[in-house]
Amino acid sequence: MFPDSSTCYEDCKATAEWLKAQTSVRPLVAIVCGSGMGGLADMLKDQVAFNYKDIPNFPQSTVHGHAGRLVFGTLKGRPCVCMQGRFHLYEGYAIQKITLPMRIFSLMGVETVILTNAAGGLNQDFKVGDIMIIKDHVNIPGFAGNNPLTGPNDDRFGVRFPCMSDAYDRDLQQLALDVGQELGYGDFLREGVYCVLGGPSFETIAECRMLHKLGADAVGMSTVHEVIVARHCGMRVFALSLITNKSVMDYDSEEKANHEEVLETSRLRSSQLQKMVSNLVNKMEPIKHTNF
Ligand SMILES: O=P(O)(O)O[C@H]1O[C@H](CO)[C@@H](O)[C@H]1O
Ligand code: HPA
Repeated sequence: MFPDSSTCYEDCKATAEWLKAQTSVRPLVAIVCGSGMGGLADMLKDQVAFNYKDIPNFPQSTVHGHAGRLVFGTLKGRPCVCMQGRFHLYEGYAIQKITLPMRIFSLMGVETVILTNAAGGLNQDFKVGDIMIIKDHVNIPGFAGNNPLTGPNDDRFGVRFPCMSDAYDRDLQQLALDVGQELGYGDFLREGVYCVLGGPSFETIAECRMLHKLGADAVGMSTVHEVIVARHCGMRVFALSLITNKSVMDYDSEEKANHEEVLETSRLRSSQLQKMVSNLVNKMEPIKHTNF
């Protein structure tokens, strides 16, 4: 029913080992850049970068605004890896393939994943340019059985039935709100629920109205699959949406969603996004490990 590709532990391990042999950076934080947000990688110091095409087992970026480079370096002294380009269901990859980087990062020792995305604003109070801290998600492809954990469970990654009610780390959400306030971003800082669809067609008016009624504040075509796999591996997750366009909810509206507007809004907010992510990384507490 869906493209088939189980991600085998040995393949992920081989890629993690290959990357570890190419760079001495041992990232604790992974940052995934949303559409047009590749500039987040420019914040890293002492960069070592790889094109996806040169990394064993890695998919290729096919979408404008996703460069297709994995960048290692330090941010505020913390070792990080940044995905300059993510993978989406509509590119034709199996859902297990688009989330493969999460498993590779986990095997490399990453503890915290920061995901960013561009999204349409369903919440009528939201404006273009708002930054929404994601507190929860609605996984529409998951309702139809397209979940990245479908298939045999490998216990070396995580448990068969992972909990998702704590998917988005509450302390990091609060820290991001504090950081945003300190930076003077209060006027465009929001919290809300992100809904993922398969894309690539943008939503109809009826679909936007339905998603809003279902409790979603923003809609996009990414992130949730990565969050599920990252949580399955036990990594801590923080995610934000940049509201790049207002979802069309009204039959009298002349507005039409388009990727150019998405990329342009991302470009206009790139410096604030960079400041927010770098201050968050600077201030986040390392994960406390309990040794029994
Ligand atoms: O979620 P990111 O990767 O930011 O991209 C968003 O922007 C594209 C649509 O313009 C879609 O791919 C949507 O998911
Ligand atoms: N819908 C879906 N994905 C998106 C949108 C949208 O309006 N904007 C940016 N990514």
